Amino acid sequence: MIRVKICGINDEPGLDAALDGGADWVGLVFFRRSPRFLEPARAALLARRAAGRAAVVGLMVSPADQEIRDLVEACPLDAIQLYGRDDLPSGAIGEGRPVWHAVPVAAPEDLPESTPADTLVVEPRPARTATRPGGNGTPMDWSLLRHWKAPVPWLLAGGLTAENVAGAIRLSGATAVDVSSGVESAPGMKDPERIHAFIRAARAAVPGS
Ligand SMILES: O=C(O)c1ccccc1N[C@@H]1O[C@H](COP(=O)(O)O)[C@@H](O)[C@H]1O
Repeated sequence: MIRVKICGINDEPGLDAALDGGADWVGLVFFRRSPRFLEPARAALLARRAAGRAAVVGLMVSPADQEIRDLVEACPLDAIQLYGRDDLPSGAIGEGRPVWHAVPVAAPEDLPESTPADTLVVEPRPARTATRPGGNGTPMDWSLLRHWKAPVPWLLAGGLTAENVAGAIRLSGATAVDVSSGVESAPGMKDPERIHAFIRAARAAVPGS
């Protein structure tokens, strides 16, 4: 069974494509320097539209605890996906919501054996010149993950597309995948056709999904 997250949703057509396609999670980005950035009030409209159909994950980069509290008050989120925050404390930081931690990976040593997070999002380590820690559309060496004993459930992210997701699943052993750039026609422009194609390809990679 493959689970799918469509991240960086920022309009209704993209959201509806993810929901109609049967995505398990949709992601909303609260990082100002991202082309997918949403103000919390706008995000709340999308989150309410998704309610009961897919879980909504809010993505933040190095937020202070108070920023997380403010966001979950303004926008109904089911989980928080954090970048940075290597001081991640156990429990409470997500105001009761599951915390997903993004792990940048360039070598097998980067794969954690333990974590206080509820879920890990495994992504390629961004280039030094990257302007954001994720959402860059670059893939990693998926075979690095093949023998990893993950301490909690995890998603594979980074540079996935409808064309490469089956191979990524096969090589990495992932049971959940996360995509943003690969279902866009331009940075920040979600493409409903590509969203449908991605979900179909991910599900087809594992019979019965
Ligand atoms: O999407 C962004 O702009 C973003 C900004 C800051 C941190 C992470 C971001 N995106 C997440 O990165 C992964 C992989 O994305 P991609 O498929 O390579 O574009 C995914 O979780 C995105 O939501």
